[in-house]
This record gives sequence, C-alpha cells and structure tokens, in this order.
Amino acid sequence: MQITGAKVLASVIHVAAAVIRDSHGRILIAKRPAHVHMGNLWEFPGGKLEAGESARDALVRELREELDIEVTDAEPLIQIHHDYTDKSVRLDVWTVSEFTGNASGREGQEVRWVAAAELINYSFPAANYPIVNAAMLPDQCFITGGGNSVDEYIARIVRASELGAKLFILRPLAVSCRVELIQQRLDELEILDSVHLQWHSDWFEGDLESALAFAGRKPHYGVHFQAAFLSSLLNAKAEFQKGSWISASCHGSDEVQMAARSGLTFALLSPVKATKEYLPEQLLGWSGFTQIAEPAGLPVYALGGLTASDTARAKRGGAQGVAFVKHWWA
Ligand SMILES: Nc1nc2c([nH]c(=O)n2[C@@H]2O[C@H](COP(=O)(O)OP(=O)(O)OP(=O)(O)O)[C@@H](O)[C@H]2O)c(=O)[nH]1
Repeated sequence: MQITGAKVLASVIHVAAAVIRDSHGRILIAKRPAHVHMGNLWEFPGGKLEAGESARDALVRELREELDIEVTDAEPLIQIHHDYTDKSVRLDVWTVSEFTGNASGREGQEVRWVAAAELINYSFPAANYPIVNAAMLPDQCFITGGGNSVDEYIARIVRASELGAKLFILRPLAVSCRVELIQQRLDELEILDSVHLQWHSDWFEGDLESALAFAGRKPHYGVHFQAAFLSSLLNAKAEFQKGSWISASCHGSDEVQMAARSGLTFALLSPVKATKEYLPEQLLGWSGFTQIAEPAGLPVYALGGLTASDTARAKRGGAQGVAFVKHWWA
C-alpha cells in the first residue's frame, strides 16, 4: 500500500499471463478455483511477478509450476491495466507457441484447449475482453483497394486470401455497387470460409445503425469505421452484438483511447511511415506508434507505408500486427 498525501493508493498487481497455442492453433485456458479472486471464471494461465522478477521470467516459472510445461519461445501480445473494485491489475500477456511437455492442471485446475473462435463462449474476468480479441486476431489486416468492376474486386480478394490474408477491411468499389451484391458473391466462395470480413462504413453511407446490423448478420462479419464515428460508437456501445468485430481508424492517442473506451475489437493507428497522403511532420514513426499503442488496452495494428514484412517490427513496438492496402491488391 502506497500513501500519497491524503490519497491511499492500492499498488497495482503485476501479472504475467500466456495465450498458449498448440500446433492446431488451439488455445489453452484454465478455470480459476472457486475461492480466489474472480473464482470459477476461465483465465489465461499465469500469475503474479515475484520481487525483482521480469514478466518473461515470471511467465516461464508460472507455466512450469501450473502446467508442467517448459516455454522455449514467447513474444509480447498485449498489456492490460484494469481496475477491479477491490484491486488493480496490470496484465502482461504473451503468446507462447513453442514449449515442451504436455500441459496439465498441476494444481488441480481444469484446463481446456479451445479453438480461438470458441473463446467468446467462455466467461473470463472483465480485464480479459481485449485479450480474447488479441488472441483471435491475426498478425495482418488487409485493406482492399477500390476496384473498377465487381469481378476484378472479387478476384483480388480471392488472390489476397490465397496469399494468406485472414482479416479484410472491405472498402467500397470505385464504381457504384450495392453491398448485398458483394456479400452474395463473397458468400459463395468456400475459400473465404476461414477469413474475417470487416465491411467499411462507407458501404452504409455513414448510417451507423445499418452498419452495426449488417455486421451482426454472420459470425465472420464486422464493420470498420472512420475516426469521425468514434464518439457515436461510444454512445452506441450497448448496441454492439456479442461476437461482432467493430474496428476504427485512428490517428493519435485521443482517438485510440476513445476506441478502447468504446470497447472496439481493434484499432488501426496511422501513419507510421511515409505515404503520399501525409506530410513528414504528421508521421508517428515507430516510437510515436509505441507510445500510443502499448498502453492502449486494445489490439492496435500499425498502418502507413508498411507491408507484411514489417510484422515482426510492429509487434516489437506493441502492435497486434500490421495493416496495409496496396501489398497483395494486384
Ligand atoms: N493468471 C491470470 N490472472 C488474471 C487474468 N485475468 C485477470 O483479471 N487476472 C487477475 O490477475 C490476478 C492474478 O493473480 P494470481 O492468479 O497470481 O493470484 P490469485 O488471485 O489467483 O491468488 P493468490 O493471490 O492467492 O495467489 C488475479 O487478481 C486475477 O483475477 C488471466 O487471464 N490470467
């Protein structure tokens, strides 16, 4: 307990936790015992840092003690600060995809391997909402170009998915075209069964309600908004449908914070590097990006002058991954 003037501040509990993936992409979750804080809820395995211990060392120790596995590689995923009524926690969350041993609940806790898309069917502590999103989201977000014909637009999406795109932000075509036509064409394509489609709000001419309703039509649909919608999204938060991915483009700290307060699934933050649309003094650079993204408390993709080859750099800078437009749109 730290005493500052008249205020008594409970110190923040620093916790390391892991999104552990197996070779099938499934994620390990564990059930908290009934008698502890947030008892009977599911969690990502981990625990408190000991004095003088780094988050990574604490993670390796906790996973050895709790699950009997030896971590051989781990990378930072997201940091969360959350104030519960009785305590404040800082969760340092890592992705662990390389480990040895067979994970088992060494302390008697129930553990379960689940597909990423299944995570939303489990009850986690309130702090975990952005962690579940970060666990479900891929490393790359592909923003489509316009396209001059429906056939060309569809062919380019198929090609991008063949190249590995898993998450699309679908911008409207340069020519007039109803969203239902594109929806119908994309729904016919089996290759797109395992991708996530974020429909850009421009398809709905700025009508927030229609956009949100459209996002709720299919489990793999969502909607992406320009920053101008952020205050309306904050007001409409209660209307978001469970499981619908809602995202927004942001250009600075205030917008990213508003995206987090609105409970958005993820944000894009730009411009990191030079593009034709921005002046050099408007660029964030990697240090500017990290200052905003790392404490954001929601998954943030780096955007602006980047390609898939910048993914590792972006993740080191606190990003979920990279978003890009032109690369793959050919
Ligand atoms: N390991 C883990 N802890 C989490 C998650 N989400 C979350 O809010 N927490 C909080 O972070 C803290 C983790 O502490 P812990 O697991 O070492 O300790 P505990 O509260 O279970 O019991 P203890 O105080 O007797 O050691 C708890 O307050 C827990 O509620 C999560 O996904 N994984």
